Amino acid sequence: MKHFEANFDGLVGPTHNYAGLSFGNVASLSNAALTSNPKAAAKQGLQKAKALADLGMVQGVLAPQERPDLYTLRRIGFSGSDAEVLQKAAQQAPALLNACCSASSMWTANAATVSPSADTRDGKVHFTPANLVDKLHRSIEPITTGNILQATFNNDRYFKHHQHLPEHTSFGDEGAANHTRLCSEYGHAGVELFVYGQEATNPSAVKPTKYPARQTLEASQAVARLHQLEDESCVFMQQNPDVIDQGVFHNDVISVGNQNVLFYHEQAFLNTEAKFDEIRRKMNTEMHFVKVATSQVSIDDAVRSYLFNTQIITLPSGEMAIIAPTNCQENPAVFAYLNELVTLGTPIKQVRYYDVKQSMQNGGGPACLRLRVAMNEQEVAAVNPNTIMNDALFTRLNTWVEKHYRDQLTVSDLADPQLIIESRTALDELTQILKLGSVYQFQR
Ligand SMILES: N=C(N)NCCC[C@H](NC(=O)CCC(=O)O)C(=O)O
Repeated sequence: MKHFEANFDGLVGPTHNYAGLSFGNVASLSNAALTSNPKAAAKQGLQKAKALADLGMVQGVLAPQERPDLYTLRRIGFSGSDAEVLQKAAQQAPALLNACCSASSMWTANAATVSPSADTRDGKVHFTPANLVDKLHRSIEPITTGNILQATFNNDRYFKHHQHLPEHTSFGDEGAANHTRLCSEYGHAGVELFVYGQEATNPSAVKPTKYPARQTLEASQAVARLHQLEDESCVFMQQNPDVIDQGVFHNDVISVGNQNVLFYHEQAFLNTEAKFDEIRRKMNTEMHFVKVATSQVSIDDAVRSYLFNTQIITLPSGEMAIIAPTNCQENPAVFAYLNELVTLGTPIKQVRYYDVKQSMQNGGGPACLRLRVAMNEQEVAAVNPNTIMNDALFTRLNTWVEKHYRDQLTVSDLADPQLIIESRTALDELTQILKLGSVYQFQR
């Protein structure tokens, strides 16, 4: 049977804005208060997704979330009509209003952790939405994320959906951003590499001192248990706390894997050699560890350019390509490195650049914008077909964006009562386009 690695990209929501909400994420903080362009952001994302579909990849889309999140604002005591809730929150607690308006669900690498059927004991594809407890604005995502995943992968015979982990920092979980599956072929059993930032229940374990470690070992282990993975097919590896303190807030900002390739910065991990030996032992195929040295690319350049937040994909020809943000072309050290990389005799033979700057300015590169789901052809056929990218869906979604999205949004616009009306109108229409049913609270 054929097998694929599908990418499901998050559609950028109508409230995409720069409010500087993510402490530890350098781009989010340094671009706080810029004026955003939600329409351009959504179109950039669609272009990237369509480009991958045109390369012959299985490409889907995941719906964004309803924002402003008036349910959370009401839950914390703001009352009255929608307009009154927004106005009171803007006056009394603007930071909380901002947290309820982020379009952060676009970064679907943080939507969930996914284990393909080849790895799981019951032979189903398992999904656990990430609880994202480290950031207030992201902690309000998992319930709706679960609804959207269930409406997209809506067949119990092939797909198993779990509840997100308990909402406590001991179980801080950021989903696939800290999870890489290594394998020979997508349909063969692989090794699932879980990268965590700290051990929550071991007070003497090393951890970052400046910025938070968003993923805990305890969360990664819980996901591996839920997904019915064998110990022999899991590796748990700690991220280097020093690089978290330099702005590497997720592992996918410092390493990325595909099949038997792990592309990583030499400072990415702790205990690197011993852990790589464990990976080699657990894999039944040769591994290519493609190391980037600090002398080639500094951590600062990696964080600015998102060299490692690239997607490595296997094209239908069997060749691997890197999908990079145009920011990598603009950074001389990184551009020189990528030009050299394709000549080094590794499986990576091409680099393709896409402009996703609207997302990059909030710290989200090409790899943040997608959730990987490896599936065989029966499983692909069981996915909600209306979410799969093709010429017709691309045209329809661009028209939908053109109709509903603003081309400018500032933080002071977030209290505009018209914005929630626009957002709900857009999302209601989107659920009809993607045939998702009622996934949003305002539809229930
Ligand atoms: N690396 C991966 N997989 N994802 C990137 C997520 C970026 C996101 N930015 C934000 O949430 C910024 C929102 C704002 O500031 O308004 C975050 O920090 O969680």
